[in-house]
Amino acid sequence: MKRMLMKAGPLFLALFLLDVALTSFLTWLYLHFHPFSPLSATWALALLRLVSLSVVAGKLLEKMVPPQHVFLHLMVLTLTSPVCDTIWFLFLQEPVDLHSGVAQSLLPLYLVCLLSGLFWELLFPWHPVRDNEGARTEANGRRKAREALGRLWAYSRPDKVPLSGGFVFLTLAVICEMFIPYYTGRVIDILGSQYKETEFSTTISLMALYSMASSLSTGCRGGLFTLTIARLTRRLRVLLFKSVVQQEIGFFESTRTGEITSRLATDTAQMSRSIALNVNVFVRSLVKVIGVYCFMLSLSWQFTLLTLIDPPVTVLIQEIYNRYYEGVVKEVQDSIARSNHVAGETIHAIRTVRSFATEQEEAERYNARLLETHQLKVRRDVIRALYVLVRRLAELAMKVVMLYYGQHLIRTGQMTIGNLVVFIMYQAESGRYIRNLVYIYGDMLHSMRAAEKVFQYLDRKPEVTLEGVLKPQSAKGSVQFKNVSFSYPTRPDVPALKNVSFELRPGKVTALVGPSGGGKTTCISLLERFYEPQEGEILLDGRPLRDYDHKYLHTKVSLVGQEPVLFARSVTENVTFGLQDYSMEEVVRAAQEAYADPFIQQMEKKYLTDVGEAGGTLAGGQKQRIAIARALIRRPRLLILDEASSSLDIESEHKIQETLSKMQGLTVLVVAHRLKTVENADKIIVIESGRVVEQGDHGQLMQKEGMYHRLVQRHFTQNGDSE
Ligand SMILES: Nc1ncnc2c1ncn2[C@@H]1O[C@H](COP(=O)(O)OP(=O)(O)OP(=O)(O)O)[C@@H](O)[C@H]1O
Repeated sequence: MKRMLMKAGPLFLALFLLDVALTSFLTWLYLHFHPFSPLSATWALALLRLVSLSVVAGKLLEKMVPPQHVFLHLMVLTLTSPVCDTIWFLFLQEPVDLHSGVAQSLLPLYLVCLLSGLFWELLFPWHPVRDNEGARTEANGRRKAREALGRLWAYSRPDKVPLSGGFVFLTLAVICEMFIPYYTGRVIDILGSQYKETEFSTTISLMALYSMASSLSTGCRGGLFTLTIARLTRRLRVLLFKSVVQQEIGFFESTRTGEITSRLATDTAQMSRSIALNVNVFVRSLVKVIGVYCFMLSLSWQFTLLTLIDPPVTVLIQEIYNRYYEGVVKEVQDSIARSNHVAGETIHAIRTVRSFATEQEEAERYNARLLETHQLKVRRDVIRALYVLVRRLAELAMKVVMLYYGQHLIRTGQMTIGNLVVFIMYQAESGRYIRNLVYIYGDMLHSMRAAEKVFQYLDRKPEVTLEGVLKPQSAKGSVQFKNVSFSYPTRPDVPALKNVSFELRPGKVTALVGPSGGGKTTCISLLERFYEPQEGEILLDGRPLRDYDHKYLHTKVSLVGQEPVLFARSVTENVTFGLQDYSMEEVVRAAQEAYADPFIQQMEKKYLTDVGEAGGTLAGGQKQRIAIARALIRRPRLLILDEASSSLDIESEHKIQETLSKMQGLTVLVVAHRLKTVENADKIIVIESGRVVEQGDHGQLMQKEGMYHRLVQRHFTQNGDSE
């Protein structure tokens, strides 16, 4: 502030002296020549001062105060006097007196402006460069919000009938509502003057009629808008969900689940609400403000002019409040999300928490988050309370001014008591609706930001497309990796596979082995088309994988992953996951092949037993067997087993291997740490640090005494006699 005073003080003083000189000179000119009436002269003087001071002050204070603030202050400095003179002249018929001492009366005005300028600088320091950037971002945001609103209208098109109906009822309700204060005033006047029975009953009947029509229309409007919101939300959610599940796996790795679900649940609801609710409140408030001012003008134009002081004050208070309130509300929401995240994380990892006995620490962590939320909520409530206080004080001040002027009009016979009551009622309403207009504009922009986020997901084109169409009658199951290089989207600089080439021959079992982190699972992810290699190609029966139809490919190529994921559904539903046509015989046969039938038969409801959340009621080996059955029921040509037997006992593994070896022409790709499984494979491919380092059968690779030989040696040393 000191810096500001040092810099702006002398310039402000210079401006004041210039204004005093200018005002004295112009007043002297007027008093000598009297070219027009005193009222016109005070306006001419004010406008001349405004123009000349704007030019000078604009240059002097360019880099210190925002230009709009300079102009606002100059308007106060120059126009206060003519506005007051005009009000006194129009309403109280007091003559305007332009005298030579006008220039001296500028000092208090300048002091007020200086103090208010310092106050604003203290609260919201201004930085010219940042402000320009901020304004550009803001303008950009507004443009985007308008575009989003246009798109949202397009999505609402299927609901145009209920939506238009809603707007018709909305307009009807508002118009009818506006007549109610008018008839209230009429009743007061009838009761206050000579009472006429018929006039009184007509007025009361009309008032009742308008009230009923307004209530009925309000009900219909609410119903139609709620219906539209519900339908639009559902439509948007389905579209968004469809788009999200089409995205490549890399998208889910770089985007948090919470973010996706929040867009699905919160943002879609908020954006559909914005169309029906915000536009509804916006239109209602706009019609109301226009209507109310028409009524007020018809009652007394002077009084209406007086009430025009209110809108700028209301808008200013509301704007300041919105800015602070929105910011803190967002902080509260983020803080609640963080608290929920802490609680969710702890509950999700309850076994780890229990085994490390960190219950108390977790509770404290949660408490710290809740405390932060609480403090933010207190801040939010204080802002709200201050706003209500200031708003009420402004309303009170306005009422006092109106009553003061109203009694003057009543005493001079220019207005009836009823009309004054009507006026005060309309004025209160106009304030409420102006506030709504300002609030809704902000809220609409805010909702459109939610819409923008949703549109981002809706418009996102998956990097791995699912547009292949190839569906040959029969597939042989031969696979070729040709010079494949790949790095994960989350770590683009670290290659996971480097120039990898190998072949899986139809009907043969191939094993991928190698040290941990070598790239085995990555090969499988590429075969499943979770990712697209950056270089090279993967061919199935001589055609690139991306040419195949998505559903077809995943029927012919079946994967049993390291940690099979089951759904909280019945055994049958888990086995037949994604299949439309199947018979119970097929389900049982697949379960038998996967050696799952014996334990399923022991369960209370057999194939109808619910396996619980993520298959939680089953043992690891049982889950793996159901997952193998899920792969086998599709009769695939290529079966990928990624550590799929890691939780199986020797007997189950043996039985499954036996079944697989009986399946004619089935190509099998196994990733296994148990070298017994690998030993019998027709071909073994050794991958280390993303490169194929050896290929051949067990005997050949043992003879070579290379990487595979070392792995086998290490394995037997570690496991002793157990294998
Ligand atoms: N989703 C991922 N995002 C980024 N990097 C990954 C991802 N998955 C694996 N990697 C990295 O890619 C490399 C190869 O990993 P990969 O899982 O293919 O090895 P692996 O041979 O299957 O290992 P393991 O036998 O332990 O399962 C490793 O360096 C690993 O850190």
